[in-house]
Amino acid sequence: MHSKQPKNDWQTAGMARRAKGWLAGSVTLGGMAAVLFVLHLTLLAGLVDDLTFKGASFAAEQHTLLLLLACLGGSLFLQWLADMAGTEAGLRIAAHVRRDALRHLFRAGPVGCTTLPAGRILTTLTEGVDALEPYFAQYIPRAAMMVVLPLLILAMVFHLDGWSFVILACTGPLIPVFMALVGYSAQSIMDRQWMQLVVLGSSFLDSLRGLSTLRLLGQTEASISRMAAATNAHRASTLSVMKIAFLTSAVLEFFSSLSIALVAVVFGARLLSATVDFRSAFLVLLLAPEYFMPLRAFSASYHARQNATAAAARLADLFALPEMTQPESQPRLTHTRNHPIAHLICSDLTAGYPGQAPAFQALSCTLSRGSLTVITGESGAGKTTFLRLILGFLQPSSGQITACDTTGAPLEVWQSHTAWVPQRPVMTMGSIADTLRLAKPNATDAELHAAAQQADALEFIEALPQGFATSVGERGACLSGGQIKRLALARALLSNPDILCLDEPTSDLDPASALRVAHAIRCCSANRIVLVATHHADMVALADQCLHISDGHGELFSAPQRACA
Ligand SMILES: Nc1ncnc2c1ncn2[C@@H]1O[C@H](COP(=O)(O)OP(=O)(O)OP(=O)(O)O)[C@@H](O)[C@H]1O
Repeated sequence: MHSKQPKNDWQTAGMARRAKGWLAGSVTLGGMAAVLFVLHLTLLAGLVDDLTFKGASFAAEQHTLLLLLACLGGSLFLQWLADMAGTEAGLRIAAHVRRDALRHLFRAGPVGCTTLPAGRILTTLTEGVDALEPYFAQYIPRAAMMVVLPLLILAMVFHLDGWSFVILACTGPLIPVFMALVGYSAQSIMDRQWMQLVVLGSSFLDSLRGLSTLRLLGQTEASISRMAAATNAHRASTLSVMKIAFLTSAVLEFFSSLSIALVAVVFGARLLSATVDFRSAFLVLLLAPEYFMPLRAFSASYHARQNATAAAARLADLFALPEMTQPESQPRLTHTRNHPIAHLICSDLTAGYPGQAPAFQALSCTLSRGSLTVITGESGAGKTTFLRLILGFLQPSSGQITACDTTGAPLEVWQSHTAWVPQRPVMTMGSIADTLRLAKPNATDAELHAAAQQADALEFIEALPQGFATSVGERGACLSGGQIKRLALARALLSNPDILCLDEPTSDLDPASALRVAHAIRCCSANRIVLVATHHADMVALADQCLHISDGHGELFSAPQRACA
């Protein structure tokens, strides 16, 4: 029950490996663009010198001019390609990380995911992954360019003039040193800003989910005040980050302007005393701002590195969620329907949650096709935990579950033939048909009708103004509790599962609706194994057998009315 990814794979270096070709392309193209740019400056210095001081005619310099324009055009074009490759790398890495994170969340399943707040998972997958994009698209190529271009220019200046070389070589390294110092102190502010963003996201999510509860409890004003406080805290820390960013660029501007001015003054004095030629002086003055340009660009994207580091730490938390489900979910309904699941044999099952005593121990029972089994027990006895084992959302700490087909042969792949109706079924935005087709995307209209009929949902669906095309609203807002439960049952039945698990399908329903749902469940247990966790007496009365869980032990009774009522 651990992540298969190496631990450092969710550090930025590990992620970079996923688009290393594009990153290498961006850096190489950027380097070539820099070389062409320096070449164009060299040609420009020579051209101006020849035309101004050497008396050369414009016609004689035509070739140099064309070459200069070609170098400039080539440099701009290569830089554009480098930016495109960097952006592609950033987008690809973000897409890879988002996909892998979702896969990991599916492997962690509903049980593993409960250890991280939903708002935090959401913020990590949205803002967190978005923060990776500028890091790979801008920061990495600029960091590489910060080494390549200044070294190239330094080598040229060394060749042209010793004094200028000394000035640039002394002031240049001050910038990365200063950046490292600023970065060190800024990281804690960035972390704080990230945490405040998570708090803000979680508060929004909680308020939206609990809108009616907050209103009923008269807490709307208090909730608005809490949101305002969280927004203010986030605003204040964002401003602190901005202050650091402005301070950094101001200091960089100061250092670079100072050293360019120094170079200019030194050259000016030596030009006056005729101890240096114009071509070299002009070229060094053209090169000096370019020497600082990559350092400035690097500093402008430095906050991208800090954002990405903070996001990588949050992603590492997400990837550290324990894997509770089967390593790979099997494709649904792949085995031949000639031999459906006939028996589910649970032998000595012990299960629970990390850091807690087992919910139950050594639970054994056999569940057969065509039977409706209710799981009863006090609240917290372990009914849902048992269903989670059957569904593969949780692995038993000992014991095993074996599925056999009608010939008595054990089946390797069987959990993909299960369907589940949770305590609070989730309806997605879209029509009733859309939400039903989640279970079987290519289901025909006739299949939708049949499933709805089986779940006793057809009557109310057809009574709606637009029938199956009616929009259910987010989380089934336009439907009653009983209608949502029957729709969720219809959705589960659409995939024609061999095993159907239902968790409290009649809870929160009025007696008439609860009875209708219970009868619908009874009717669909004819050719499958149906398991229902319930406290509802009518549901128990309709069952063939009852698995009663109490004090960590489970016992199967075949006369539910007497044993469990
Ligand atoms: N995700 C979880 N993480 C940690 N502990 C959990 C988790 N889910 C349930 N538990 C604990 O496991 C025990 C069994 O819970 P379970 O949900 O299986 O009970 P239940 O019989 O279905 O209860 P109810 O009838 O109230 O739904 C309880 O003590 C519960 O607190």
